[in-house]
Amino acid sequence: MTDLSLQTKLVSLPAHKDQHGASVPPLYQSTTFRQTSLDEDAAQAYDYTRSGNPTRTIVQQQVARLYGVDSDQVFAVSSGMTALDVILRSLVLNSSSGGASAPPPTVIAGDDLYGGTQRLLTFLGGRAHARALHADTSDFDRFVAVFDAQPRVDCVVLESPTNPICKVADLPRLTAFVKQRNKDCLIVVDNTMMSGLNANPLDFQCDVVYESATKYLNGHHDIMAGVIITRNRALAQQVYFIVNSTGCGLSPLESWLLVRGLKTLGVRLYQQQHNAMVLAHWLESSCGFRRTPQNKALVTRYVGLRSHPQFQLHRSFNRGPGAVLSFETGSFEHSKRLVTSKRLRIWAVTVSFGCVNSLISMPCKMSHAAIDPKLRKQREFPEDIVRLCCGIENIADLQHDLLAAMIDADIVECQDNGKTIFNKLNGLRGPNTTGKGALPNIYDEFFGAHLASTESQVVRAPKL
Ligand SMILES: Cc1ncc(COP(=O)(O)O)c(C=O)c1O
Ligand SMILES: N[C@@H](CCSC[C@H](N)C(=O)O)C(=O)O
Repeated sequence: MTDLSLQTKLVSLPAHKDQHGASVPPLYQSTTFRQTSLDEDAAQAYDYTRSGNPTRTIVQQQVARLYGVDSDQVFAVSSGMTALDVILRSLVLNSSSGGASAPPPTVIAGDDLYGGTQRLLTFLGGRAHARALHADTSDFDRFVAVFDAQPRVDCVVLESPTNPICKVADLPRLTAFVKQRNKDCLIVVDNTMMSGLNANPLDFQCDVVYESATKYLNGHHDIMAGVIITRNRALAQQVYFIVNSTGCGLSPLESWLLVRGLKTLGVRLYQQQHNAMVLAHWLESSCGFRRTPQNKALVTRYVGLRSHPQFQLHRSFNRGPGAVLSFETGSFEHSKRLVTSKRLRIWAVTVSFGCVNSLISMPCKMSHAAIDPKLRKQREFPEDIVRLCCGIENIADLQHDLLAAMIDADIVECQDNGKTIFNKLNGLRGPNTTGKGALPNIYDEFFGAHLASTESQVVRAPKL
């Protein structure tokens, strides 16, 4: 029998022991577990929730199924940043085992990272716990140049696509290069923007993946959580040691909610990506945020768009584009007026992404404010960039809401009795295709491809 699909595995939990046969595994909201023997050979699975808890075990089992590893290779922790902190602590632990005089480990990370990741790496660098360098990971040759200029690289932290610029790092090629240069270099991938449903970096030579489960995995913005997944058994033991020693394991209630969130990951992500595809095409073709010889800057950035310079590369190792997109207005003031417009009824001005609700933000003032403005400028991070994180609402409602706010912010106007949308900032126009009329092309492209891949998996019913 063929293996079950990921979506099915996430909905149907493995059998669990419960005296009443509860369909949903119970929440073990207990710190301690009674011990029936003091004999070491009869050690029980649980004694104290910092060390382990049955509800946390269930969520770890589910994430293990998502990534195709054993459940003792997965750790659920209190946030995405905690996940990275634990991984980096293991690196620092290993390097200090070389003695007090051992140099701090050298880490190469992207130069377009989530603001909190940048902050943590800068913090470690400032205390000489690690030497963090940055490279444009979407440019293979530049990355190689930075890597080869170091006497030794101990760790590489990768993220693709980046949040919110949507730059793609060629993860299979980069990981193969790094391992060929130094098989002991720890390769870490932040898979938050994709989730395990869209990409599994463990399939190429990455050592450890983490996700902010606060985002897609949970999907409802009611918990903070992180997950760490590795195939490397020695690293798994170290991670367990750090989680148990520091007490950063995910709490029982959060674990229980994450198990529930994971059940609907498949349908949520599907609808969120559908909305993002429609919206990105609409912003590009109808609202004038598209590349032309005259307009190279005010474009829609989304890895699901054919016009994205790395569209094919992204598709080559991911199963979907995710639901985060961005665009620039060319003016900080216009972007601010859009994001703060009173006409927004559905799009909430909120950080984070991966939630069932649609969110709009200005990263330079919100999620990426932790990056020094001088560094943002040096890295050409646009101050006027607007990020859209699509939820599961009706797509026509989302378009109408955004259009009303864009008109209110003086970015676009409707012309020809509403038939055309004119972009006042770059002079481009397109047909007003909000509502049902906007959908056919996208449906062909998106669902066409999806159905084709589903059909290729269809097998004959077994003879009973
Ligand atoms: C790409 C990415 N990685 C990691 C994190 C950190 O996750 P958390 O907020 O759960 O600590 C975030 C957002 O916060 C993020 O956007
Ligand atoms: N004030 C927070 C900002 C969190 S940003 C959350 C998320 N990663 C996003 O991209 O929106 C902080 O200082 O970390």
